[in-house]
Amino acid sequence: MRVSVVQMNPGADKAANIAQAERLSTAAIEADRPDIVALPEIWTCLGGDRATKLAAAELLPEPGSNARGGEAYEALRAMAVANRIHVHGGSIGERVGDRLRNTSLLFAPDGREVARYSKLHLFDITAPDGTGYRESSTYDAGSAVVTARAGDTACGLAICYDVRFPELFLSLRQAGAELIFLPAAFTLQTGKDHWEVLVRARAIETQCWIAAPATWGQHMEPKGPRHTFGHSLICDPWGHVVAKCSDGTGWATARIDPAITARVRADMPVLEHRRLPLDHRPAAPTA
Ligand SMILES: O=C(O)CNC(=O)[C@H](CS)NC(=O)CCC(=O)C(=O)O
Repeated sequence: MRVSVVQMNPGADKAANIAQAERLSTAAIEADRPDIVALPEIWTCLGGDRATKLAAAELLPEPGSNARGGEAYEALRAMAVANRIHVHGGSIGERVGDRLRNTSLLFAPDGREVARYSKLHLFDITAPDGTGYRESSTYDAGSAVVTARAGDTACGLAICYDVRFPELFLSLRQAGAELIFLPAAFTLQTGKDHWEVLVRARAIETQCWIAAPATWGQHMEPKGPRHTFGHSLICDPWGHVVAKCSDGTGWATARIDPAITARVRADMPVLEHRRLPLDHRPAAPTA
């Protein structure tokens, strides 16, 4: 199975972002014939003020209802059907009342939505250059760990800042995941030091493939430009980077080979070697 990760430079104009996603995905599909195309985090609207983000967000159809969704939802579904491939739609703003969730969607080649995951860990931090981020002022966190099947491949879902929480990735592996999607809009400041190290670490310790499509470049925000790191990549279960995007928009493709997954897991059975439960809390040292 072949997976393409698409690297985008979205702005605040949702229609232009959808056109960009369609153009880059079509180019990737024509060049590399992937079975799955994956987009970055919040590719529908990066930058812009809160009202713009709210306006770009979409009400999602009831799961399993087959009702029509918003423009981005239907564009992703159409991309899957037209090309008879799976489409992992990175993430989009999901409207829930006057709040948002940062939500991933996976579509099957027949256009059925087969997975929906809302980002668990919200980016409320101060970057090394002093820039503050407060994702929780706009978004609510999800509450569920999500896996789904894409053809023969068991997939796990995570988003961006989630990459810093290994217990999520371990629970995806324990639920059977072989390939984990990690759409991102990593900041330039944190990305240059942490992005590739974190993605490779999660691949190595879970022995999963990780497909990590990211936004790249400058995005205009009300307080000034924001830069995201790009470097979209695909890791194999040994932690090798097997495909990677350069600067600019584009895509990268890799073949997901289940024989590699099986060999890595058989030769180094770390899951069987685990001694501590995921929620292990040791006692503090006493004097
Ligand atoms: O806010 C939006 O519209 C789209 N969402 C994002 O850009 C999110 C939340 S601000 N970005 C991250 O999680 C970056 C994580 C990161 O860079 C790190 O972990 O170092």
